[in-house]
Amino acid sequence: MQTDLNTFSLALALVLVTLGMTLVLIMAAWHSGSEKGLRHWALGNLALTMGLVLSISQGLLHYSVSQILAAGLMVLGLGVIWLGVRAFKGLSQPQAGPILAALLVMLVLGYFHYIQDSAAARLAATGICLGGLCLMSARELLVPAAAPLRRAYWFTGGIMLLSGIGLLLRAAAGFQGSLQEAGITGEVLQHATLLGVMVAQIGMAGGFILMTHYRTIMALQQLSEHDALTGTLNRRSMHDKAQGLLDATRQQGLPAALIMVDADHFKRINDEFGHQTGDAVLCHLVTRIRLHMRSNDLLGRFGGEEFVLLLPGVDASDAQEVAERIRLAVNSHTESISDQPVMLSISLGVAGTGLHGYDYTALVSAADGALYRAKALGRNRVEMCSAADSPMRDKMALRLLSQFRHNLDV
Ligand SMILES: Nc1nc2c(ncn2[C@@H]2O[C@H](COP(=O)(O)OP(=O)(O)OP(=O)(O)O)[C@@H](O)[C@H]2O)c(=O)[nH]1
Repeated sequence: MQTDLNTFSLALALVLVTLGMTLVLIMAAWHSGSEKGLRHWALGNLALTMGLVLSISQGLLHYSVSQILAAGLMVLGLGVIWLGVRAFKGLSQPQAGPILAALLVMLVLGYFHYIQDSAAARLAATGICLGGLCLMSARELLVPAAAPLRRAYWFTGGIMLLSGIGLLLRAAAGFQGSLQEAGITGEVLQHATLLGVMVAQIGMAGGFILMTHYRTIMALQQLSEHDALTGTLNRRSMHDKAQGLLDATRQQGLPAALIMVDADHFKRINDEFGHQTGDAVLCHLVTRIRLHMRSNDLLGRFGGEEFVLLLPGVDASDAQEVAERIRLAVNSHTESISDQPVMLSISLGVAGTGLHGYDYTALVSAADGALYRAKALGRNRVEMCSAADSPMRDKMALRLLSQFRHNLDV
């Protein structure tokens, strides 16, 4: 089998592609901040590039440099890339692993060149080491992960898997001499390897950048949708997600209920124990609420110490029971929060779609009215919004009554 391709041109193209990808990874790593992995990938690719440069200088440099050191550098590069994948996933990184693998492959190549000359054994040793490292990275990436990161994981993992299989097949075929039997010359094999590695190099570097990109998007999304202190949905994203969930619930012909939760006398907690303890109390409150939530319920922070909980598929009277359980869970005893003995109680207002429809704003308004009533009637209680309750109508009067009682308390 003959090809019109020129080995040196292909090798040069591969070196340039690898160098280009390395520069892209270095630039990406430059501003990666706390993002783990990119630096390893840039460094690993740099070692790969150096190894490739040495290996295409065969004939110009001594064998020990153009073949043995080159293979060592390539193994080191793929090893560091594997470390990068583990760093990206937050796993431990056995730093010595790639160095030991590189030393091992150099020793084996030296043995099969200087002591027992076998080209097939050298090909097999390099292929097994490089292919094995590709498969190790693939193993870390071809795992379940949150979307959209999963797509980038599987893309990069797929490239690594194919590269690993290709390198191992190359090693095995060379070792058994089956390439010659199939009429595949060393030159054709080299061309195929160079082209394959070029495609793999572009895919691998692109995949790593895609992984970082998707993770950044996910982090930004998390920041824009969630309250930084408590991790609950922020007011805007709660509105959007809750309305979507309410629409879906209506289409399924199911009821839904909404609970407004407000910490009692929270200002006093802040005043008595300090703002930091106040923050810890809010996180504690959210943890308690979450214990009574199902996976498809939504929890959002409505304001300072006010939270909103949406329960799809639950009617108002069942939601009242849930609210009561949450109240008791919070109010059961004095908690040691940030080493401070804090006595916390909450007031809750409940509204259901049965009376107030599937509009999120209307439900919030109704539950808020019930919550105001709970505050006005002495706090630490659950109030239901009934049909007779026009939540907003009496709000001012309730606010005044609440303020009056509040003033009497202090
Ligand atoms: N620590 C802390 N305090 C907050 C935060 N957001 C709001 N607050 C405080 O929460 C307090 C709310 O006070 P009020 O609205 O008077 O409510 P309250 O003292 O709980 O009284 P009632 O609701 O009537 O029982 C204010 O002092 C705010 O400064 C926060 O993120 N962290």
